[in-house]
Amino acid sequence: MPLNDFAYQRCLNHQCGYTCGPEEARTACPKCGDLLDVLYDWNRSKPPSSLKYFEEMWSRRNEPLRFSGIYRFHELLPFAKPETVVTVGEGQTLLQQSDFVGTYVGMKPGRLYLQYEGMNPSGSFKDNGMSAAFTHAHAIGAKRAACASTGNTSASLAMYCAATRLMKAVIFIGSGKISYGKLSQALDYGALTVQIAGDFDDAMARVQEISRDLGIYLVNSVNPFRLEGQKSIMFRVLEALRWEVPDWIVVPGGNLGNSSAFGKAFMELKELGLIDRVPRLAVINASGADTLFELFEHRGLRWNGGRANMSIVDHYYQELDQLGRKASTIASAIEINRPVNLRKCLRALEFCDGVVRQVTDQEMLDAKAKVGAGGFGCEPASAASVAGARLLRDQGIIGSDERVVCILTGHQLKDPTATVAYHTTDQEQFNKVLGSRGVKRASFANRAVAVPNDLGEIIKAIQLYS
Ligand SMILES: Cc1ncc(COP(=O)(O)O)c(C=O)c1O
Repeated sequence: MPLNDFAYQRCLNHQCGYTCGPEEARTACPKCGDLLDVLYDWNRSKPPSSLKYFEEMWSRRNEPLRFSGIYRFHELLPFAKPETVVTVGEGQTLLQQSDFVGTYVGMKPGRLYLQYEGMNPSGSFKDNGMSAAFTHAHAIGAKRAACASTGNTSASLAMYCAATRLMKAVIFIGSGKISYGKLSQALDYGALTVQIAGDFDDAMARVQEISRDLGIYLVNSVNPFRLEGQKSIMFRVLEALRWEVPDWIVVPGGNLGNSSAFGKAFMELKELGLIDRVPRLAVINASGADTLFELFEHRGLRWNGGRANMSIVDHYYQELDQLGRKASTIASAIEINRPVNLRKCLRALEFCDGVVRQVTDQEMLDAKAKVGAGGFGCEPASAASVAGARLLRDQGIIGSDERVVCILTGHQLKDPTATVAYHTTDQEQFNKVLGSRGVKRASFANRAVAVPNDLGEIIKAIQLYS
């Protein structure tokens, strides 16, 4: 059996109490419909007694298991036997200090860090979770895997299928809702791409039905194994900070897989006595897709030790339907109104004394331009973390000398249309791509200089502008 029998799955709703073995492929509890968690009998799995143990694993990264930035921390997500994990070398990402971006956010020097997940093989943080879900899918003999996607999940799934030849990818996307960078990846990697006349929420609903009916393995983040891989983002942050816990983790919120995984990582590290305090968590929505913000900050929805009042959520979704309000933001990766991991995220917010904020497309694009000018580069959704940190700084919630980690979830080249429209001199192009989203100006645009094909004129322009 490729899976460890000290791993098991349990319903998030403790009153339900459903548990099953690691070999089950379920995206919801069959008894009550809640989400499932992957848990471990830590007494049997024997995790290390100090995080310093992982320093040796870094030095052994030429070995097949430790060559992955996820399985380097295998002991903290030990659902599969080491020799069975599927890896393409994902998770070799770095935490980097940026005083340039820190100044924009309002931090003192040395206090702002960017966790640059765009450096994953498919260009986004998704590879962390995909490697884990893929390992699980392969362990239980799946031959086809599916997802609904705003682009990055599909790019990641398609890449694992193409690189390993272990499964075929079937991906569902909403029409006109995916950036070219991401769509081009899925097509190039050879995934069967199904474009649905609808948005991400529609595609998500359909892919769940289809996976059930056709017995296809579902890799969206309702799959609890995905979140096991995504915990490793926090392990790498801690590793880079020499195992010191930062004050804040700031992360964009879409389907809320990352925030949920981060909370679970810290819950487990605390339970194992590997850390003695936890960071605060800030989840940042786009203002055009702000379900979590609305529910948490305005309507008082809380995890409340597992007794969250979900009728608040049902009521809110009914309102959205009545108003015909669809998610709408330039940050297509987080253009989601019905986040599937909502309950797990509430748990994370409670454990990490979290806050939720929303930022406009204008704020995201300006923050994105600063991230780019600082030498990193990210897609619009990722910049929500930097824009959100800035807002929390302005509100005095983040202190200027606290240590803040913003997660850059996806690479700059994922959405060149938004970037070029921001920096363009062509007003028509700006209006078409960004003006229609309520973006009024490109505060930090770096405009190309148009010159005649004449040596003297070119030299004049360089002297004028440089
Ligand atoms: C670049 C990027 N940022 C953020 C998110 C949102 O992450 P989550 O669904 O974990 O909240 C996504 C999800 O697709 C993404 O692709």
